[in-house]
Amino acid sequence: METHPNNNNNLNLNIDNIRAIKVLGKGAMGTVFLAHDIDSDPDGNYPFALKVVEKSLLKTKHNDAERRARWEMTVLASINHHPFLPTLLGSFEAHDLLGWAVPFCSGGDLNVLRYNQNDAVFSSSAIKFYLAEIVCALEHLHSMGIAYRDLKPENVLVQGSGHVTLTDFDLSRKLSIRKKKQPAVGFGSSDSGSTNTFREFKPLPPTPPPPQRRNHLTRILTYGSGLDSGLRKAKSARVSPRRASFAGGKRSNSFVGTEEYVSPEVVRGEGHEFGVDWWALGILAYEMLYGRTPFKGKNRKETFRNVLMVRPEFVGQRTSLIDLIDKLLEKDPSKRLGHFRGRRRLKSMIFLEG
Ligand SMILES: Nc1ncnc2c1ncn2[C@@H]1O[C@H](COP(=O)(O)OP(=O)(O)OP(=O)(O)O)[C@@H](O)[C@H]1O
Repeated sequence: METHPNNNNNLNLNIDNIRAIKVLGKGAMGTVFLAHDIDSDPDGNYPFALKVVEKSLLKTKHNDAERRARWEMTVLASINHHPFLPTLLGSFEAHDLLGWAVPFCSGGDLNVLRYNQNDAVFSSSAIKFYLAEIVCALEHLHSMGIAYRDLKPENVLVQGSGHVTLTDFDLSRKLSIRKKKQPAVGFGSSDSGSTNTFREFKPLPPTPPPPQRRNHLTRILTYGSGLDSGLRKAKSARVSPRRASFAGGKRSNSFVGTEEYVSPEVVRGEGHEFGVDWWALGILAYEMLYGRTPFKGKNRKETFRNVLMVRPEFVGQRTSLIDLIDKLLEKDPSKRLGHFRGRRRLKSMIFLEG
């Protein structure tokens, strides 16, 4: 996508100037529009993806929903131009809505893309290409102290250029990586009982809610307008966050993620760290290779049992990719590929072997 020449990070968007072109998708938290700014871009040559959440709906969903939406914006605002992570182009807050703009990814997501392949699976070289880019994105988030915690094909968007962009940061979590005693902060600060301080994070400029009146976006969300393609995010029941005891510091004990992607340490409620993302990367790679996830059971209980007890089944000849997936799906997070210095090994397995 071409970026508007005047776009800087953290622009305050004027809600009255935004025009929605179509609905790109709907998630649990909000609606994502393809939109443009009629003032700076009257012809819509530089459209962007605009995520809009209705505050009233947030309140009915989950106590933490509004904080999660704001946390997502905070994370986006903190990402300083990375090729495989979204840049926050601007944000707004109205009395009823909260919204933010990120670059539009015209290639769909990895789940949709997979279904468009022969037999709904990718070639090994395509998988390695996507894994390499996702590893770069995860490494960057981890270097910021953020565990992503929601890696799955639906959250890997494809840019017009074919490169990936991770999306959906509301379940992500800031983990303290250096000072062990510092409590974890993030949307899940309720887990820690601490106040959010987002120290390394650039706080978003507060935007006073304008007086109550209906704007273009509110009208669309309330009455519909033919822009809605009826799209709703496919599959993947999310496991809702539930409280667990807080271990403090660098591990997070909240129980989050998407059933088939949840790691053994999360199922056990032992507390987890960045390794959950490497586990999820293994599941994602497995799904791209075989067209199914490795531990899916008849129900959640069976899935979790499989996650804890069952070794993944690898059909066919042992290849370097299968070896890589096997090492990512190591149940013990301290032995999992990607753990601490193992990250170099992970990268060399992906980058150097073709
Ligand atoms: N930058 C983008 N470019 C194109 N489409 C996008 C973009 N961001 C989001 N979408 C579309 O909107 C859908 C919903 O977005 P997103 O996952 O951010 O919403 P959500 O409400 O957080 O979802 P969830 O149910 O996972 O919480 C995505 O699956 C995707 O189809």
